[in-house]
Amino acid sequence: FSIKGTNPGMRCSPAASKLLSMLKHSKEPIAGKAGRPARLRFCPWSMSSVENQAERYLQEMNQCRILGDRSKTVTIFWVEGGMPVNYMIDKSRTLQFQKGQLIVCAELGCVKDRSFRRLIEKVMGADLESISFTCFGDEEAFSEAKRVYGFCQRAAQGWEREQPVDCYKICQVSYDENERETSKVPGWIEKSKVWSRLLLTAASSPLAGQVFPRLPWFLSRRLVAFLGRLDAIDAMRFYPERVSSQLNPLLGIGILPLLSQQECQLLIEDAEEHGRQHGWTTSRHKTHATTDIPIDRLPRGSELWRQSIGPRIAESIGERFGFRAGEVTPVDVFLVRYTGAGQNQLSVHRDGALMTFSLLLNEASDFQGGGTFFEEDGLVFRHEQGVAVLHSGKIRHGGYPISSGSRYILVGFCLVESEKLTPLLKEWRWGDPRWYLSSSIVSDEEVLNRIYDPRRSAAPPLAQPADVAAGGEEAPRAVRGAENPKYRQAAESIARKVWGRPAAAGSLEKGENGASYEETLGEGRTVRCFSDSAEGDLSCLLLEGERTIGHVLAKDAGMSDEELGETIRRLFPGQVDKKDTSSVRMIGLVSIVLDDEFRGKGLGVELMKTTMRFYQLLGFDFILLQQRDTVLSTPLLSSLASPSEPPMLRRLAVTSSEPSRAENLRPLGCGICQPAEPVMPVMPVMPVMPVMPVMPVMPVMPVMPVMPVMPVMPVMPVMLVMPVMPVMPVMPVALVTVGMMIPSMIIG
Ligand SMILES: O=C(O)CCC(=O)C(=O)O
Ligand SMILES: [Fe+2]
Repeated sequence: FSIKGTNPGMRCSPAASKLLSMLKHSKEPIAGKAGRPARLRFCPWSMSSVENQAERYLQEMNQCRILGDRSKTVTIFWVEGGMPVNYMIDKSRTLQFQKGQLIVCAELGCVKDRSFRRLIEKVMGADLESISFTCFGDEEAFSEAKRVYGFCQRAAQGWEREQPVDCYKICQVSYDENERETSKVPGWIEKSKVWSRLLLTAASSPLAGQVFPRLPWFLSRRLVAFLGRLDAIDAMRFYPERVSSQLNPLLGIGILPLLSQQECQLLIEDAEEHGRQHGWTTSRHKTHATTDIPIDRLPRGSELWRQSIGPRIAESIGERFGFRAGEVTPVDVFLVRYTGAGQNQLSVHRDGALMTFSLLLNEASDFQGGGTFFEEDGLVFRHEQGVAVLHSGKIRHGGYPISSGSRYILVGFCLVESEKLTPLLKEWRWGDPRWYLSSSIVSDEEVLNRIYDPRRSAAPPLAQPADVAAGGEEAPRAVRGAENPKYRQAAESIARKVWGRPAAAGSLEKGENGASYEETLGEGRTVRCFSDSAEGDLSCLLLEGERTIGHVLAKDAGMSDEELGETIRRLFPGQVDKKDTSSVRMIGLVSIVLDDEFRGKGLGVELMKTTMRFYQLLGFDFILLQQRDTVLSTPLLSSLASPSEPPMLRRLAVTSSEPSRAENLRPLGCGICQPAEPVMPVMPVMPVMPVMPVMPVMPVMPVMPVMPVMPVMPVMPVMLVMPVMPVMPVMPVALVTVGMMIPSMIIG
């Protein structure tokens, strides 16, 4: 697995040549202890945590076979081609090292990427004694590696240096669908680009800290990264950042309980049956391929998808991330199987499509490890069976390795057509900057803030109830994107349906279309609640006079009684009798929004409390609050849970973005319903995109937006259950999901 370099005389930029020469002549202690793989020890920061992580990771990767000649390899740096830098560095630390060779690490999926091949071609020009190609993975990965290895050899033979120009002649090889070589065309590559890109990726190597030996290691390292980043930003052709991250819902992650156990089971059985007859596909995606079966090949599964899952997913993604109905189109939906013995993980990546869902189909106890890993948050979402994680595919994520058992998920990539998205998005999906888009060189924020801009669309016109009653035109009103006018419009339209029947304050009025309820809060404010009996939707409007100043919208999640019964039993184990759940209804509370000027006045809590009372009057006694907004949680939940208040709900489950909130509520009598394992990130975050707080030596600094990465609001689902407080003996049961949609929503 070793190829000799062919052009030892090649020149490169001074920084790159320094780096490479150091790599070749490193005097760093690289000897390994007997019986254990050696690790490079020139990484002065948090090395022990790296080691611990690496150790654990390797244990989890117990199926991973390291192919190639380990005794002769040295890991120098990872050349990235839309690939998971962090994972690979982690893995490569556990190999044995020797100086003088360049190793290019690849793993299943990555090696098929043509841009990776091109990078290898570039790397082949380096002034190196040899290049090793090491493959991590199973049989399939090995055969891929062999193909690429063959490719490398050919590329090496085809590589020439053209003097004295600033370009290198390379051999561009084209491939057909089956990765067979179809043509070989000599091409040219700019020397500067090669090296800056190499530098860019080299920055993730601790060795980059020694490229400028007169500088402290951390400055040297940052300088290397900085130089590389200059090129990356330039090559990305990104627009300037469009939007503040606070307003960008695409940076959030949504959780959606969606399928019953039976539906999940049906999908798995269908897939296994199909797999037995026709096999599982393993290379449908050019990079980061999963072991999967497209949903349309499953007879029962495709029916279920068409009838119920598809529309519900598309609608939920639209609602959760602020797109209109019909703007979200799932284009590639497939059932994925991870097994301890086969493909057991999916390395970190960005998907091609803008939006992605991944829905767990089997029980979480069927496998060890696993989950959807979000790199910047450093969190692994280990959700329940039937629950989907909704997120932008442009948030770097991966399938956390499982160490045993099987993990089945339904994954779907969705395209979105919306005026809120840059017209360049299509090009980004298919075009040249893909390499950068997929790498961690640019942060999730940097990518998404350029893709999405809520200001691109005018807010849909909102009707004030008075206008409608008077038969007037709906008056357009300027509403900030974060207020998600769509939900208000939906909430108001439910209200309008039932509007003719205003309830006497404090009492529930039932009518043909639904029920209504009203509470007066004082200072000319009321909360009016409506339920639409035909659609099963609920809305609560906080009004000042006739003006809507806040709202809650709850939607029926469309589960059958039986399915919801199952879900409730799962969420509240041992608390619900089978026959209790015959009239269970599922409500998804999708939005709680207060207008800006009314925030911080306790009105959010009032709105929520009235909403809860409304549910109670309607006969619901189970509520699941999926609370992502940390600002709201404590005051609201304390007041809902307070023993001094009349019991509002028999059972309340809460997911909070902060585990400490669970602790706050413990004294109030909440018990843990569904403890979500706090999970360590796969890797400590290797600052591939370096934070450069102190770089006085660099005059260009202010130009580059190299900023500390603003953490995406972490979501650590912690669920609490209120103690059972019987209000009425026989009650229908409702599960209310509160998804805080907009990061800037602040209530109470
Ligand atoms: O395993 C997971 O949860 C992630 C799957 C994924 O990211 C993909 O298939 O693109
Ligand atoms: Fe993905």
